[in-house]
Amino acid sequence: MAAHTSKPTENPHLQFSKAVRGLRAPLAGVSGVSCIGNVLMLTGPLFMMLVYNKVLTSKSVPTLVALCALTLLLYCFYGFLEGLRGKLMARVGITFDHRLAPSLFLATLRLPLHFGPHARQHDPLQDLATVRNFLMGPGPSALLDLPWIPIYFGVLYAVHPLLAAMALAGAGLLVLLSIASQALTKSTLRNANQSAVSTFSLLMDVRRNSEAAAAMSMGDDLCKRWGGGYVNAISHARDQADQASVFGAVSKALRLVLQSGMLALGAYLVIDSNMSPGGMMACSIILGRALAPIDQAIAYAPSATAAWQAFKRVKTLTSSLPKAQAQQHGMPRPSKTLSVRDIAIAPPGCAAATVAGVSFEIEAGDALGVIGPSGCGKSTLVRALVGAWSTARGEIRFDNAMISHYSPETLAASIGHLPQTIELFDGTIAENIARFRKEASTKDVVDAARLAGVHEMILTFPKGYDTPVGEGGMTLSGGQRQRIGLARAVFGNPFLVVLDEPNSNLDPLGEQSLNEAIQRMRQAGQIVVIVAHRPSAIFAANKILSLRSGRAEMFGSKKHVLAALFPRAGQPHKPAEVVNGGAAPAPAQPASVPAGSGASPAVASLDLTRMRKMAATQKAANV
Ligand SMILES: Nc1ncnc2c1ncn2[C@@H]1O[C@H](COP(=O)(O)OP(=O)(O)OP(=O)(O)O)[C@@H](O)[C@H]1O
Repeated sequence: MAAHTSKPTENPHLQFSKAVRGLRAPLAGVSGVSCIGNVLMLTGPLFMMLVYNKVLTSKSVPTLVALCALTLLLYCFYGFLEGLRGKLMARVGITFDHRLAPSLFLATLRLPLHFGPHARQHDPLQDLATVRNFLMGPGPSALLDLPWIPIYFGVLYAVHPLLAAMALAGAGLLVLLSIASQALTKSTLRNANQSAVSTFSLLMDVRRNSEAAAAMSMGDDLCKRWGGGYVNAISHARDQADQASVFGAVSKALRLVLQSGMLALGAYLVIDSNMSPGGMMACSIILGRALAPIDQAIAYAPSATAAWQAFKRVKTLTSSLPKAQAQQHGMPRPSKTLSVRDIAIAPPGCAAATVAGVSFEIEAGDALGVIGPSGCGKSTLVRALVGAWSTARGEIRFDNAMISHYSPETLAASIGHLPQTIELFDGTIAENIARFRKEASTKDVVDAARLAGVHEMILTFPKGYDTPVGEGGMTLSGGQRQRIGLARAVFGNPFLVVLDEPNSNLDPLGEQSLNEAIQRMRQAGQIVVIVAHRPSAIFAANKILSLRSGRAEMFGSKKHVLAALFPRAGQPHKPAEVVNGGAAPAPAQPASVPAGSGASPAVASLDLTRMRKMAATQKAANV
C-alpha cells in the first residue's frame, strides 16, 4: 500500500472525504485477513476435542503426531496472518495521515483567519495523530473480530443450546458494561481534550513572548494561570484512567466467572451424558474466544472513543472551512488596476465590520499611502487587499476580475505583503526571501534582495544568504527582519506589493532603500500600497487614502490630500477627490469601531510638522 500525499491546495473537506473513501479498500483487505484468522482460531478447540475423543480413546500415537503437525501448521499460518493484519493496519493509519496531513496543515494556517480568537480550540493535526495512532494500534483488529462472535455462538449452539444461552447472557452483560463505560468516559474525554488544548495555547503564547514574560517577571503568574488548566487536564485524565480501570476489572472478573460457569455447565452435561469430555473442554475454549473481542473492545473503548471524537472534529472542521471558489481557467497575472468597491471588512470571528464604505481605484505604477490614526482600520484594509481576510461586502478586483477568480498560484505570484508584525520562518535568509519555494533560483532571491536594498546587508553575515534566521527570525534585529521581510514581499516582482508600516524599525539608510525600492517598483509598473504612521514611508507615494474610524475620509493625489489635510495658513483649502460618489466623508461612527478609536483627528498619529515639510518637498519635486 503506497502512501501518497494529497495535493494540498484542494478543499480540505473534499480531501477528508477522499481519505475516508480511501480507507475502504484496505479495511476490506484487513477484514478478509481477520476472517481467515478467526476460522483458524477454531483450531485449538478442535484439536482438544479430537485429542480427548479420538486419541485418548484409540491410544494412537501416530494420530496424535499427525494432529500435532497439522495444528502446528495451522497455528503458524495464523501467526503469519496476525502479523500481516498488524502491518496492514499500520499502513492504513499512515496512508490516512499522509492523505490528510497537507490539507490539514493548510487548514491550520487558515484557522486564525477564519475563526479569529476561537481558532485555538482546534488542532486538526493533533486530532489526525489521534486517529492515526488508533488505526495503527490493536484497537481496530479487536473491532474487526466482533462480527465473528455469532459464529462462535453458533458452534456452541450446535454442541448444546444451553451452552449457547449461557454464553449469550454473559456476552450481553459484557456489552452492557462496554456501553456504560463508553457513555461515562465520553464526556470526561471531551473535557480532558478541551483543557489540554487551552493549556497548550497558553504555553505557545508564553514561548513566543518569553522576553516580555522574563523582563516583567510574569513567570509565576503565568505559571498559575497555566497550572489551573494543566491540573484540570490531568485530573480529567486521572478520572478517565479510574473509570477505565474499574470497567476493565469488572469485565475481567465477569469473564472468569463465565469461563468457570461454562466448565461447570459442560461437566453437568457430561455427567448427564449429553456431551463428551472433549466437547466440554472445547466449548470452554470457544467461549473464551467468543468473549475475547468483547473484552478487548472494552479495553480499547477509551482510545476508540478518543479517535472517534477526533475524527468527528476533523470532519466538522473541514466542512466548516470555506470552499475554494470556482476560478476562471487561464486567468493571466494582473497588470493594470486594483479596484476596491464599497468594501466592508469584519475581523475573523467577529460579526461586526470594523472597516466599511471604502472605495478607490489605483493603476499600475501607482503607490498608495494609507494614513490615519491608530485603530482606524489601515491594517484591516490591507489584510483584505492581500486576501488574508475576506470582505463582508463589496468587491476587490484586479484588472476588473474578482480576486477570487484568480488561481492561488497566480495570486501567490501577484501579491507581496510585509505585515506590521514581521513574521519570518525558521529557515535561511534565502529561503525566507524565496517564500520557501523550492523552485526559486538564486538569481531571483538576489534580485529581490537588491530591489529591497538589503543585498549588501545580507553579505555582511558570515553565512550570507545561508544564514539561519531562527524561530520567527529571532537571530536578526528588528530592522534586519523588516528589510528581509521587504525583500520577501518584492520577491518575484508581484503586481501588488502591500507594506504595513514598512519603516517602523528602519534607520535612515533603511528608509532610503525602502523609498528607492518603491520608486523602482512604480517604474516597473507594479502597484505599491504603504500603510504609514511615519511620513517618510509615503515619500514615494503618489496617491493617498486617508481613513478615519473605519471609513475612507479622503482619496486622491498625494498633493491634494496633503494640502486638504494640512492647509497652510492663507493657502486655499483645495479639497481632494472625495470618495463615496461625491458624498461627504461618512460620519465617524462606522459599524462597531470600538469607542474612542474615532475620537482622534484623522492623521493625529502623523508628525504634522514633518508632514507639512514633506508636502512642500513633494510639491517642489512634483511627485
Ligand atoms: N483580529 C481582530 N479581531 C477583532 N478586532 C480586530 C482585530 N484586528 C483588529 N481589530 C480591530 O479593528 C480595528 C482596526 O484595527 P487595525 O489593526 O486595522 O487598525 P490600524 O489602523 O492598522 O491601527 P494601527 O495604526 O495602530 O496599526 C481596531 O479597532 C481593532 O481593535
